[in-house]
Amino acid sequence: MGIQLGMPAVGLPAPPTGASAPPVTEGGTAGIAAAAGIRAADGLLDRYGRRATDMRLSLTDKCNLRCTYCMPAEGLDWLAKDKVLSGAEIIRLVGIGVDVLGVRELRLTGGEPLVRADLVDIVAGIRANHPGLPISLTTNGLGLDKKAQALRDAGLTRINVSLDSLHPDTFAQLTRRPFLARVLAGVEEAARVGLGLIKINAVLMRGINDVEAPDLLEWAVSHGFELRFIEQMPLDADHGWTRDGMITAAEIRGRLERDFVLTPDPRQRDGAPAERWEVRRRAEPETVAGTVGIIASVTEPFCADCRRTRITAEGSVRSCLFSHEETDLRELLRSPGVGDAEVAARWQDAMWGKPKAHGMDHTGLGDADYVQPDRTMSAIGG
Ligand SMILES: Nc1nc2c(ncn2[C@@H]2O[C@H](COP(=O)(O)OP(=O)(O)OP(=O)(O)O)[C@@H](O)[C@H]2O)c(=O)[nH]1
Ligand SMILES: C[S@@+](CC[C@H](N)C(=O)[O-])C[C@H]1O[C@@H](n2cnc3c(N)ncnc32)[C@H](O)[C@@H]1O
Ligand code: SF4
Ligand code: SF4
Repeated sequence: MGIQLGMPAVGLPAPPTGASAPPVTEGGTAGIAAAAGIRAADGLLDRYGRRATDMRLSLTDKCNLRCTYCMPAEGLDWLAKDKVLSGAEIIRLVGIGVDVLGVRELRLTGGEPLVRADLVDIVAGIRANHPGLPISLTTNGLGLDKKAQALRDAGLTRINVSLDSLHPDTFAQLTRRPFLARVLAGVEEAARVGLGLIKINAVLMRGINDVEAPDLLEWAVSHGFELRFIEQMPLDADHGWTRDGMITAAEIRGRLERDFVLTPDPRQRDGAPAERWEVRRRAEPETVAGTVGIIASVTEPFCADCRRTRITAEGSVRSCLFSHEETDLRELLRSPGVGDAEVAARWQDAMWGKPKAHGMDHTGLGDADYVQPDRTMSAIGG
C-alpha cells in the first residue's frame, strides 16, 4: 500500500507548518530539511511523506542512438568532460546515499551508460564499498556483447535493455540508427553471462511499432526476459508528444489480449513503476509463460508511492523526473574541506521540495498547466 500524498508517513516528522518554516522551493533552500526537523537518519524524505531509497544516477548525457521520443536527430550539445562527475565522485556520492541517507538500490543510466569508458571500474568501485547493494544498469545494449562479462565480474546485479522493435527497418526508423543486430547480440551475451533477470523496455509509437506488441512479448517470454511496455512521456526534444497520439496502457493490454491472457501478478508492486501481469498464451491457457510489465506514467501514474531520487551526469539532484529545478552537488563534492554530511544535507533539502507528481502539485501529463522540462529524457537520466 503506497503512502497517501499529503499525509506524513507513520513515524516520520510532520511537514513544516507555521510562519517560521522557510519557504520550500523544488530546488531546495539551504537548511530547509533541517528546519523542518529532518535529521540525516530520516533519509531522503519529502513534504508528502515519501522517502526516496532508489537512486538513479546518470553516468553521461551522451548516446549513440537518436530515439525519436528522446533525442533530436542531430544529437545535443554534450557536456564538457570536466562538467561530468568523475568515477571517484560517483563512488563517493553513492557512498553518501547508501551510508548516510538510506539508499537501498542503485540504477546506472544515462544517456547511454555503456559509452563511458570507465563504466566497469565505476561498478567495481561501488561494489567494493557496498557488497549487498543491488546495482542495475539501463542501457540500449550497443556494445553490451563486449562488456557483459566484465560488468558481471565487477559486481553488476541486473540489466534492463531498451528494445522497441525486432524488425531492422522499424528499429532504424525509431532509433535513427541501423543497429538492431548489435543490440540483439548484447542481449544474448548478457543472458549468457547470467546478468540476472533481463528486463526489456519498449516504448510503443502509434503507426510505427504498436502492431509489434504481441510479437515482442512472444519473443521476450520465449527467451525468459521480462518485457515492459512504457507509455510515451512528454520528454522528447522535438516536443512531438500528444496525449491523444500516445499509446495508453489500456490500449497495450487490449492489443496483447488477442494472443495472451493477462492476469495481475500476485507479487507486491513495492514502489515499482511497472504494473506486472502474468502471461498465458491463449493456445496454452494452463501454463504461465512469463511476466509482462506496463509502465503507465501518463494514464495510471504511480507518483504517490515514488521512491526515486535522481542525480544527473553533472551531479545535480532532480527530485522528480519532471522537475523544473535542480540542486547542484558537484560544487560541494569539489570543494576542499566539505564533508559528506554537508553534501547529504543539501541532497535532503533538494528532496524535501520534491513535487507531488509530474513536476507539479498534482498529476497530469498533458494537462493545460503541464510544462515540459527543458531537458530531454536522455539528459535527465531516464
Ligand atoms: N514517471 C516516471 N517514470 C519512470 C520513473 N523511473 C522510471 N520510469 C520509467 O520507467 C522506465 C523504465 O525504467 P528502468 O530504468 O528500466 O527502471 P525500473 O523500471 O525502475 O527498473 P526495475 O527495478 O528493473 O524494474 C523508464 O524509461 C521510464 O520511462 C520515474 O521516476 N517516474
Ligand atoms: C533515457 S534512456 C537511458 C538509458 C539507455 N540509453 C536506454 O535507452 O535504455 C532510459 C529509458 O527511457 C526511456 N525513454 C526515453 N524517452 C522516453 C519517453 N519520452 N517516454 C517514455 N520513456 C522514454 C527509454 O525507452 C529507456 O528505456
Ligand atoms: S532512449 Fe536511451 S538509447 Fe534512445 S536516445 Fe534516449 S538515451 Fe539514447
Ligand atoms: S513523475 Fe516524479 S513523482 Fe511521479 S513517479 Fe516519476 S519521479 Fe516520482
